[in-house]
Amino acid sequence: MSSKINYKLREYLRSESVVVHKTKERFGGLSNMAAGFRLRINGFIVPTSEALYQACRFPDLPDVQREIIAQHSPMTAKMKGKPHRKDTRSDWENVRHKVMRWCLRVKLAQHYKEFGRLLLATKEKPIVEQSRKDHYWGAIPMQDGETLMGENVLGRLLMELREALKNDTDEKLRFVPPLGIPNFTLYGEPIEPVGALGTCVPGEVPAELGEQRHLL
Ligand SMILES: Nc1nc(O)c(N)c(N[C@@H]2O[C@H](COP(=O)(O)O)[C@@H](O)[C@H]2O)n1
Repeated sequence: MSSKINYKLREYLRSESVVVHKTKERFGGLSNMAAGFRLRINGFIVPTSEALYQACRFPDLPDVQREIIAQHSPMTAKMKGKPHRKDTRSDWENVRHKVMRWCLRVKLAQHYKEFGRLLLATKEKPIVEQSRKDHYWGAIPMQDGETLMGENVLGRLLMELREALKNDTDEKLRFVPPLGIPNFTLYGEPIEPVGALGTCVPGEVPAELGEQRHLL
């Protein structure tokens, strides 16, 4: 996928696709709503890729970012941003797919084996995020029960990442450079390059950051 997104509705056949719907299902880990894929950005633990994505809406509201990232439930993290949506970064419509691509890359870099295995297990199949009403990120089931229709941007970003992973013999995807967009910040600081998750030992947490960190 180029850095520009091709906005058009696509049709997918359920029987030929990997449909990501419930997080407890076999491919549920591909969803941003899946638990078990904690991330670390600038030294701060972010419980889910959903929380990371939602926090990126609000670079100018570090307290809202903190509230979003404090939620262990990805759905609650999404909801915490809702009352502040009028203060979403002004270029969000143009950058949100790039932010999502970056979030997925971070998830892979920091869960290279587990998330990578899941991605590769989809083989050559279309990956489709099933949604009830969001035909931008996902695709909506039609009445025939077999067809899903939507732009499926999330599914397409996952397929793009899967193809990159197939060629990642030197494991370059374990590293993610910062996204080249203005004001790409967390808690007022520029987001730094991302590498492996590592572990965060309570005794090693600088005191001034301790309150905001969720420890692994
Ligand atoms: N409301 C809701 N319920 C679900 O079960 C979902 N999977 C999603 N979709 C996810 O929401 C994120 C996009 O959020 P915005 O609508 O752009 O704020 C993205 O991670 C979708 O996968 N939403």
